[in-house]
Amino acid sequence: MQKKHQKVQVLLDAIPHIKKFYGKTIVIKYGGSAQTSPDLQEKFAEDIVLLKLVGMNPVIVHGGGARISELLEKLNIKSEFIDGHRVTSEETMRVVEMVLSGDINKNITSLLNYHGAKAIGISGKDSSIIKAKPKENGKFGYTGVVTEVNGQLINNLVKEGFIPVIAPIADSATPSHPGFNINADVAASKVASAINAQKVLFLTDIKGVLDKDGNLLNSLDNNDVEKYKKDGTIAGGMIPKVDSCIDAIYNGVNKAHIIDGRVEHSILLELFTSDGIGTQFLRKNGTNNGIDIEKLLNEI
Ligand SMILES: Nc1ncnc2c1ncn2[C@@H]1O[C@H](COP(=O)(O)OP(=O)(O)O)[C@@H](O)[C@H]1O
Ligand SMILES: CC(=O)N[C@@H](CCC(=O)OP(=O)(O)O)C(=O)O
Repeated sequence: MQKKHQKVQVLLDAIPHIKKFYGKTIVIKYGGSAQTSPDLQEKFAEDIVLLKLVGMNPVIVHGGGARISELLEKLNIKSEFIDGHRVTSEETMRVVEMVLSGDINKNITSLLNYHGAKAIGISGKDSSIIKAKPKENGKFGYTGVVTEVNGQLINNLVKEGFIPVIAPIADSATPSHPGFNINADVAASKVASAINAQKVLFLTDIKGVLDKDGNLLNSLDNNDVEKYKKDGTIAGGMIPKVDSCIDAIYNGVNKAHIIDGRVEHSILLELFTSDGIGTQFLRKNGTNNGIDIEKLLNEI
């Protein structure tokens, strides 16, 4: 009897959170490092289907960097990264597209469908949903910067009840061009801004952003991010992630969080519990008479 009451209590506790996010769009960046085991993948799919069933609109943007590097190594092609962004030669681009748009995108899509969703797997090339141009005048090869996202098309899919699953490959709008490789964090942030998502969640393989002593930093603003990047606390693959969080919250997204994708049901823990988990990103404090208005607004 006690156990049954506990179960009911869990559902009751979730009501305010469900109300808050009902009808809202949540972009989830599903990093390669959070896709490691079949068990975790199942839990991820269950979370996404639950969000949809309680009236939220999840949109998935996935990564797969580790799988790309693994295949490149087998093919004896060197992986090179600058500040967390891959440098993409033409042959690397072909591998990137094969792994992201082919393998990973279709696996996530069919897993979600197996769990009862209406998921649709696409890449930024489909109907040119994501357009890009070369990053830093071609210094990164076929790695691109996003110039445009067709938010209306994504919203139309959502309105039709679909869960879009988007691979971070962009169209170049040039015939016989292989397209652009976009860091998945950047793609998630740009998609979230284009559809004015309520939240963007980045699932990764660490608790959140850590300080030099390995302690979790619960919340960061843009000044903190700049300071920690400068002193080397934030490095490698965490750089595009924090930059993408800041970019999102200054461009139409209410909140951004980096959470631990290794924790089972981390999405539900973040959305349906009062404390949340991981690192949240806040717009720079607009303090007034000691009252932090921006912070209060961010907490709503
Ligand atoms: N300050 C930091 N806090 C947490 N992780 C950091 C930090 N600086 C660098 N990292 C690294 O960033 C990694 C996450 O980036 P990445 O491997 O690209 O993940 P994903 O595949 O999810 O995009 C962490 O596993 C960690 O090694
Ligand atoms: C330009 C760039 O860095 N592209 C990434 C795209 C995949 C990705 O970002 O995957 P994760 O989210 O798992 O790291 C790459 O080629 O690895």
